[in-house]
Amino acid sequence: MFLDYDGTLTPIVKKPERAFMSEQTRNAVRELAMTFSTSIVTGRSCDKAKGFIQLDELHYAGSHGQDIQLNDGTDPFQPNSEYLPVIAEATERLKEAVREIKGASVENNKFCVSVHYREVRREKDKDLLKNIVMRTVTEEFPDLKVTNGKKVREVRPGAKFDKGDAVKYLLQQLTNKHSWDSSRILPIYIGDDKTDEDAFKVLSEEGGFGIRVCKWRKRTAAEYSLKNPSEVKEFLEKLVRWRREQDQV
Ligand SMILES: O=P(O)(O)OC[C@H]1O[C@H](O[C@H]2O[C@H](CO)[C@@H](O)[C@H](O)[C@H]2O)[C@H](O)[C@@H](O)[C@@H]1O
Repeated sequence: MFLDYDGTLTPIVKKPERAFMSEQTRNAVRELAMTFSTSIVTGRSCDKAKGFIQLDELHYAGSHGQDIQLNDGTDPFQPNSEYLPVIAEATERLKEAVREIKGASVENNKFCVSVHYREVRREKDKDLLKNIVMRTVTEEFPDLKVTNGKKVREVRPGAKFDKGDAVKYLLQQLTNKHSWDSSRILPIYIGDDKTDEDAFKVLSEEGGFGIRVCKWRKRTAAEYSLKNPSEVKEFLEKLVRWRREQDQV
């Protein structure tokens, strides 16, 4: 199982630092991880995701998959580690560049930077922020790129490594480690945002399926949908119940 965090396990809230997961969802994810191998694939840094989720049973792929930490304590896989200094520099530069925009905030996620505008009220300030981010990255940090999320601009390494690549890597590592028969694996990925689409595409190629969390129909590579994090929690609980019933047969 592969699970995104924000908007999937927790509802979207105004302040990123307050995206806490409910105790019920934590229990559901704990039970899930005891039943199926479970990984979190998130835009947050691994440290932040672990801080919110607080479950050691999980594997974590933070910073949009660029920091992969298995639950066995082996060294993390960080394919874009050479970008760390430039990301740190870009974080400081972007903080300075959007300082005057009321409601803007900049979040360092180790291998990427999120520039948030959810709390920016005026449309012209939102446009200003988007332009500043694009201009700063293009002119001052040509090795980085900008992608869009939910009321956020994500500044990431230019080299390609996305959530889809992270899912491929995790599937390969876990299959080898547990000597799984790959024809008997059914990978499932649940996510709510554009960056999750890279993972949905990989899931189809790998014989699994994606579930997009969205209130209304969206153009997506996912085969199925759930309406909100509360439906996600129910789905995870049902999956665990189903597996346990199968084991009793
Ligand atoms: O891959 P994810 O786990 O979905 O992370 C994507 C980004 O999520 C967070 O931002 C989003 O959620 C915030 C809290 O609900 C919300 O305030 C913000 O507007 C959303 O864009 C997180 O703060 C980012 O760093 C992640 O990249």
